[in-house]
Amino acid sequence: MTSPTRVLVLNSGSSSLKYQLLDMRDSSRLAVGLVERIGEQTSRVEHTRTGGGTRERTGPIADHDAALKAVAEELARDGLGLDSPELAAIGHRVVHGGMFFTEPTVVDDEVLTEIERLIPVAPLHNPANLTGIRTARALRPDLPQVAVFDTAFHTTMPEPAARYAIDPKIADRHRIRRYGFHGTSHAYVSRRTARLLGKDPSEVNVIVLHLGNGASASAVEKGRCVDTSMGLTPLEGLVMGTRSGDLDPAVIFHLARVGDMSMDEIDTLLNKRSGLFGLCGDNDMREIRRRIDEGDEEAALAFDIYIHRIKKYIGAYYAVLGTVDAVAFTAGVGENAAPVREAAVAGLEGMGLAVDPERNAVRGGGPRLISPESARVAVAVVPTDEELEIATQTYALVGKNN
Ligand SMILES: Nc1ncnc2c1ncn2[C@@H]1O[C@H](COP(=O)(O)OP(=O)(O)O)[C@@H](O)[C@H]1O
Ligand SMILES: CC(=O)OP(=O)(O)O
Ligand SMILES: [Mg+2]
Repeated sequence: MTSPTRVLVLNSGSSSLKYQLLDMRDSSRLAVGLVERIGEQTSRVEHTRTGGGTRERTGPIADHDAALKAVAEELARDGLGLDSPELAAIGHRVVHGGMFFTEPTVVDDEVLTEIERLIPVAPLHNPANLTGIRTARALRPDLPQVAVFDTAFHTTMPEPAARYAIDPKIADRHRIRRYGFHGTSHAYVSRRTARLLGKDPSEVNVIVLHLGNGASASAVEKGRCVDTSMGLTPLEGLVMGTRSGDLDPAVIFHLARVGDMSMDEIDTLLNKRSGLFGLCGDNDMREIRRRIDEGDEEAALAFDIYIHRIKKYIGAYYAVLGTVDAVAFTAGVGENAAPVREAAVAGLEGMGLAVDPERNAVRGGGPRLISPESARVAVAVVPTDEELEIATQTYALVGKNN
């Protein structure tokens, strides 16, 4: 029999499970889908068989275990079930890999224990990732399960960027340092940006702005990450959909002492009820733009705070890199929200950065330049593809072990 060539990729978020089944002979997608609002009464499964239409169903799905079983059922209905002998491996996005995991890793009991140990520093993400792996393993115990870590790409960060200015003995005891996240996306997008410029990744410096629901920036020097905006947890850095990003740590003491809030309440406030949502009640950039167009001042201020933070990080990473060849926008907001790109770069002409309005207005499509022809620094929209990157790394690892 020929070797199996398919990889199922699972990306478990705190309340969602996104998946793709790829054939690695040509990296084509056989099926894609998502389960959203897991744990609520109104969970929804959307499943698309490439070339075969989309099915949708709603109804309560209690947890990530039930979600993955629903996905397995949908795949089976299309003759693509997890029992298929053509499946080579399952690749899992794991958000926190600490300093332990610098590479994609075949999951065994020890790996699971380590991912579990990191739950306190990724409470929204690692538990869902673990459930995904455990359920997938139970469904296909014979199949390699590969963990691809969000933190891996950032393990090249030099110590001055990775360390907080606190007592190193305390930091080391509690493994407190800046890990960074969305690494699979930053790696893919920085490489793809180099290609767009007709260069090898080792020849260019790129600032990547991953602006999704979670958001982070990174400084990539000649293909290696030298700084990124998320830290110990995915809370630091940019303003996000529901997360505050950077703030004075004393805000937390103040809320505890003066605001009479518990640690759990503050955690929930900063992770789930802050960012764009906390500022204006909406975390979807489409809705925020619609409100701004109607003259809503609260939404306009939220937008301006969001942009101000991005601008600060562009400046910071320009200084970290010294010379910059490209700034790349990616993820849901970065790929789709032209006003965000325009505003983030506005006024930075002195740094060689500008956006051409006509190019910026183009919707959809692949990687593209949005800076004017004469610009010193390229500004680009480069759609991320975390699933393809996870599948590629998974398949490469499994192929090597076979
Ligand atoms: N057409 C659009 N215009 C503006 N913003 C968009 C558009 N489509 C998606 N978004 C934004 O992208 C966000 C989702 O980004 P995504 O990268 O898919 O996030 P995640 O992977 O964290 O779920 C949405 O919350 C919304 O703010
Ligand atoms: C790490 C992180 O923030 O991930 P997401 O954007 O998927 O929430
Ligand atoms: Mg994402």
